[in-house]
Amino acid sequence: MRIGIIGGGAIGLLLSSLLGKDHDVTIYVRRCEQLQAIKEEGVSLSESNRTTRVASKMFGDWDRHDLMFVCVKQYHLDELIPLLDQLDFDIPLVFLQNGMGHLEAIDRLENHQAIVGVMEHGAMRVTDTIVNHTGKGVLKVAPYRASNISMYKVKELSAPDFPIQFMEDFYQLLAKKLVVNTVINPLTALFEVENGRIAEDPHLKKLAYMIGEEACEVLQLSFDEEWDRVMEVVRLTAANLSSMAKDIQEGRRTEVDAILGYLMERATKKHPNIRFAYHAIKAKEGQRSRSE
Ligand SMILES: NC(=O)C1=CN([C@@H]2O[C@H](COP(=O)(O)OP(=O)(O)OC[C@H]3O[C@@H](n4cnc5c(N)ncnc54)[C@H](OP(=O)(O)O)[C@@H]3O)[C@@H](O)[C@H]2O)C=CC1
Ligand SMILES: CC(C)(CO)C(=O)C(=O)O
Repeated sequence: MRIGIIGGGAIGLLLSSLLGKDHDVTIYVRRCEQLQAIKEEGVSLSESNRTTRVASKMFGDWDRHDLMFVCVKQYHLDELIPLLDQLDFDIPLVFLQNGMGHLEAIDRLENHQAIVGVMEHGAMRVTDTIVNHTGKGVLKVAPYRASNISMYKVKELSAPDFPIQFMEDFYQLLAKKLVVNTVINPLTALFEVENGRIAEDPHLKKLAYMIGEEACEVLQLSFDEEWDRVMEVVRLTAANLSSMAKDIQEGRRTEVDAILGYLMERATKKHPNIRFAYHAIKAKEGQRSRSE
């Protein structure tokens, strides 16, 4: 299959490496150095010696593909949407952003086939061509505005080293992941701890409970069910530093707007814990940029 991957970050490189073995993959990047590096070196996983040859092009210099994955952060989408709008409407676009802030951006592509996905893999970019596959998992996808033909194209990509699970309801898929990120990401970023501390420290666990309760109220999910899921993810990823904790540690912008910001916009009540966590993360982002 001819696959386009937009974004040469951790997830874009990981997908290129996993799918490039069996498919005709083109990765779209925004920097000439990365374009050149991928042309010369291909892409590879840091834990294996295998290099995968893929084509690379600049953002917007689109070829015709059967399917495209959008692997940029939610806050890059504003710039990308006008370029995506140039693509043929029948090319399915699979959006892999955390949170739910990207739905508003997808709505602006009203004629395109749109699928949303949750990557339950962990990935960290090591160089412009090498990625560390820190956690193996599944890709869960659901149609946002997509035909059976589009979903069928995604189904064809499922493979033993890249399993794909299909869900009917995009809202349930994204909302459940949003609760996990709302509870784990800000607390681990603020207290600079690995995910597992949330289960070990009774005070952090209490804070997690309070934020989780509010998130479920906003998203209209059953708190009892979601709390068990959150604690399961905490246990399964105990040794991980969450993506928000990593972003803060490395002085990068976080995805707090797509996660807590999204909930604040939808909250009908005050939900003080969500608001507190949102502003605390914003302050932490600012603190870092001021000290540079
Ligand atoms: N990493 C992970 O383990 C997981 C990530 N996700 C989600 O996947 C999405 C992508 O994450 P990830 O790959 O980790 O992110 P990265 O930060 O590693 O990569 C983002 C990519 O977007 C590019 N980009 C595009 N437009 C812009 C712009 N306007 N400004 C700056 N950069 C731009 C960056 O280019 P450049 O290289 O030039 O900076 C980079 O290649 C996120 O929404 C994340 O939440 C979900 C699950 C797991
Ligand atoms: C599941 C979790 C919390 C794993 O660290 C994650 O998605 C993230 O860090 O963004």
